[in-house]
Amino acid sequence: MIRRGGAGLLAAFLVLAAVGAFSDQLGLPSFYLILLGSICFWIAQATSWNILSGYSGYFSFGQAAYVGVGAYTTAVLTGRHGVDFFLTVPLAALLCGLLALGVGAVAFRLGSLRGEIFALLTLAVPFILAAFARINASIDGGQGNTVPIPEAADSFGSPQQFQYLLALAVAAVAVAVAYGIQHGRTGSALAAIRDAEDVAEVLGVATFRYKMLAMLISGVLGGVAGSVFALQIGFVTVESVFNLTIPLFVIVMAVLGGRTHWLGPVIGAVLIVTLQDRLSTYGLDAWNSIILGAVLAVLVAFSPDGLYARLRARPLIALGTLVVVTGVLGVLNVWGETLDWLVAGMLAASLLAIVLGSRRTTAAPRAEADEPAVEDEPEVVVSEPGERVAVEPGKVLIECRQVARYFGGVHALEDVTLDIREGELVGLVGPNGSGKTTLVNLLSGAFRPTRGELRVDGRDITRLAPHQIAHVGMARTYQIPRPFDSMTVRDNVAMAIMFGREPLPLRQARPIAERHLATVALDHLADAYPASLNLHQRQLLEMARAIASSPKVLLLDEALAGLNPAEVDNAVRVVRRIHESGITIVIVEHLLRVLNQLATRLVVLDRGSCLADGDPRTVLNDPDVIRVYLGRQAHV
Ligand SMILES: Nc1ncnc2c1ncn2[C@@H]1O[C@H](COP(=O)(O)OP(=O)(O)OP(=O)(O)O)[C@@H](O)[C@H]1O
Repeated sequence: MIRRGGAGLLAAFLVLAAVGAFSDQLGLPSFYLILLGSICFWIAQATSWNILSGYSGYFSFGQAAYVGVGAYTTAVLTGRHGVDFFLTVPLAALLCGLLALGVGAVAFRLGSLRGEIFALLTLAVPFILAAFARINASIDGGQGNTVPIPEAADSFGSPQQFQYLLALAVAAVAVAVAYGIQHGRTGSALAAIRDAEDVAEVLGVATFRYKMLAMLISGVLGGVAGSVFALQIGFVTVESVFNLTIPLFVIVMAVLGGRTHWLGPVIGAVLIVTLQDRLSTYGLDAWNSIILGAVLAVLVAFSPDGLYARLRARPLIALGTLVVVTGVLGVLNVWGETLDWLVAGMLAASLLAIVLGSRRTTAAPRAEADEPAVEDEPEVVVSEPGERVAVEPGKVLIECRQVARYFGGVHALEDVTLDIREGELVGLVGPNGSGKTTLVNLLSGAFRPTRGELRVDGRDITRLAPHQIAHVGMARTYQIPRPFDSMTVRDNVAMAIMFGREPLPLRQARPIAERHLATVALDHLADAYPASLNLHQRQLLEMARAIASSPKVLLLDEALAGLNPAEVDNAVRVVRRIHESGITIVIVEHLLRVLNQLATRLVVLDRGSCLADGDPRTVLNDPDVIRVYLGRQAHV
């Protein structure tokens, strides 16, 4: 079934293709075709950038590398070696795809680079390639390359028509790909990576694979658009295609339009290119950079989400402003021409949208500040889809064998040997710095042990990535809740189902997510965004998300920290309910009252080693435990 956005995209493409094909009959000056072709080029580039940087949050400054490699592949092969243009396009795609994978492998595998380091790495790539092209006479050698018009262009009315239709086709493919990604599993994975990458990994998202996929798609689209760009400009020089204003432009376009939506770069490219064109027409080229910089500054300050969200919140006002301003200027006809009026209309609509703001956060149902979340006992839903598989009672689920973890000279864990059996609810206690969180991090794969072996349900997880450990059946929560902020409460939980042990598409995952939310009594907030939840509700959301992945073992890392007594009681009921449903639980907690109520067994860590292990009453009365950790409280 084709969605409304997809149908609109197809219709827009057909109309624009018809405009190009029948431009003579429509009396459209070739200048308009060149402008439309330029818009299409920038749409393709901004979309290519957005698939990596907007969707996954990895900010790249290397877009010029794809433009340059794509353009030079076509320019050198067609201009110097007489290769057919259409053969050079897939080659440009291949080279840029390989380049993207190479950069991705360095950034994500060798270095796990993020933030500004990733940006700097990507910035270095076009620098190196530009210098290489400049000194290499077989590529450029400072001469530049003329790109001949291919013979196929003769079957179109004019070279401009041919170039425009090609650029339109590439832009349409790029936007369609971005649309498909956003509405599919890859889009959800990339959004989760953008919001909280390590949480996504722990929930089962193979983050490296998805980042590489985004890199590859971005590179291929950028390269193909670069190849067609060579034809559009006709003469390729290092300055024209490896220009460092290219990444600046695509960033401004995507940020202006909105980085999290496929339409964002399209909106941004249309606005920026037409605005630039008008400035050039009036001899104001020098103002280009000033205006671009100012737009970026205003956006960062007032509309970081971009125009799409703003326009979507008030589509009629935006459309009305566009029509009225354009119409009034046209009727008055005291200044400019049609394009000027249209650009003025678009600018007015955009400004108004920014001033009026977006309603997204206020539209979400607000969480009530200290509402106790669980009143009655909802049905427990922990093993959807399907029923929990019955396993032999009491079998060992977690095996830690002489596990050690060092951070430089700090021995966070030393020779910890521990078995946790199915059905247990183990309280993990110990003074600050005794290694509790480190053990949780080792079991969930955030860290690897320095020494020793970890097994879950018989499977050695010592060398597994966190998403693989999640698929073995391990889930965890964080002491400080870490929801995916750009997703609703419902979709936060649905993510765990989509990438869990029994993956489902988003549409099927959502209703199941609601049932998990009911388990923790958060179903009334399914449409809210995490920002509107209080701490207790965020902790409950963490639990709902964790159980949604159908785990065998749930690690709760201080899930009750910072809660008031009523909230703690409520959370205890939820934890007990989850446990009763058949999930083995390891809970790190400082509150002995809670562990007395909940735990079937206590494990005490002290300076990285196991000090005591047994039933709560015996452990709490152990003189060693009292001495190192509990003091007088143990007698309470
Ligand atoms: N990423 C890290 N880098 C360096 N040292 C670390 C790291 N993580 C933990 N440590 C050190 O390892 C030791 C154990 O820390 P850990 O957080 O596991 O203790 P904890 O028992 O969970 O403490 P708390 O109850 O305060 O959360 C501490 O000395 C801590 O400083």
